[in-house]
Amino acid sequence: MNDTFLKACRGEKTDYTPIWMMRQAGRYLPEYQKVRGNVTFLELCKSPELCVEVTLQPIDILNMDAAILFSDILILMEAMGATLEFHEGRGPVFPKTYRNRQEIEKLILPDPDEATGFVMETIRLLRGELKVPLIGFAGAPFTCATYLIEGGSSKVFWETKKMMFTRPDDFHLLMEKITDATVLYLQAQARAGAQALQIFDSWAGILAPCDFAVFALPYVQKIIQELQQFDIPIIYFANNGATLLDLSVSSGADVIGLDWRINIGDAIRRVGRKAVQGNIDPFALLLPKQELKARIARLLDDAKNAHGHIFNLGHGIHQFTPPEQAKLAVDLVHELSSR
Ligand SMILES: Cc1c2[nH]c(c1CCC(=O)O)Cc1[nH]c(c(CCC(=O)O)c1C)Cc1[nH]c(c(CCC(=O)O)c1C)Cc1[nH]c(c(C)c1CCC(=O)O)C2
Repeated sequence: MNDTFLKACRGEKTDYTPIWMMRQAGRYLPEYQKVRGNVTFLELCKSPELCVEVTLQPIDILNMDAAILFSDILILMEAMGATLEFHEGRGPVFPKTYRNRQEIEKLILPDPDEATGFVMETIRLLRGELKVPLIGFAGAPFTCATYLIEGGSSKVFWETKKMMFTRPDDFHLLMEKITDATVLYLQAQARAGAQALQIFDSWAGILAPCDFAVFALPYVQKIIQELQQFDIPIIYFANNGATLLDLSVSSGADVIGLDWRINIGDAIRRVGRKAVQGNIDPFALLLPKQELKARIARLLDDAKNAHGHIFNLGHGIHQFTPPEQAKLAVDLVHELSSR
């Protein structure tokens, strides 16, 4: 059993710096494309055997130090009663949006073992196969809310901010509902065998710190509080979150995920005695070997005073990344950090 990742999460000394990559199971791997060729994305998410297969791919092919459950943050929104579709080339779509009290009140609090039993089954099956730790996950309530309010991905988040600023009570009700469902969902993942849990806040960075503190952070804090009983590391990743770093530290997470826009050494000085995860620019994987090596060496050096460092990308791996380059990065991190 390789528990290097879990040790780094707890701030313990490790023989080398562990690495995994956000969205490490996915379209950049021909092996994933092959599985995905026969089913839709949602069918894939609901087939435990196939989820196990694609979760294991980056571990076997790229030698990652942690596995992340194959699923999607929006699966829970569907379980709450929202209609979820994935459109080729456009990403997630919610044809029915949640913008007023009447609509929000229709969302249900699902029993995670019933409504998302396929996720829990995937976790149980994976634990029988894996020799590295398994990370479970959910979206942060703010990020999930943007999808329900906008009806999919957005660039300006007009409807989200309109609701926040003109009908804050409705907005808070939606956040409470997602938070309650997320607590049960992550607790069920921990019971099924997840050894760490990551909360993805992909859109937190669109908020001013004062609004993040009121409309997003308290719900992340609530979720993390309700997970303390399981005694497993919690990772909070606020994308584009450099300006929210001090607030993110107060989330209560054990590990702070960093996007690439901040120098990791500066971030480490600000987070104090907490582990950090990150943070090479996903596109830097395209660098020629010597330059990639130099950049990884510099990042490892900048992170040398961390109270635990898990190497990762600053956001998900891009679908057109050559797998050989991802493999090169994994090998370089292992080689350059060996102590
Ligand atoms: C915002 C968000 C979503 N999903 C997720 C986030 C947070 C992380 C982030 O900011 O990227 C999280 C996610 N989505 C997926 C995983 C699997 C585990 C992993 O390997 O990290 C995880 C952890 C699979 C996926 N989720 C999706 C795919 C591609 C689906 C396909 O095979 O066509 C995968 C492998 C689809 C998805 N799902 C989502 C979007 C916006 C899209 C479309 C964009 C895209 O195509 O990359 C919602």
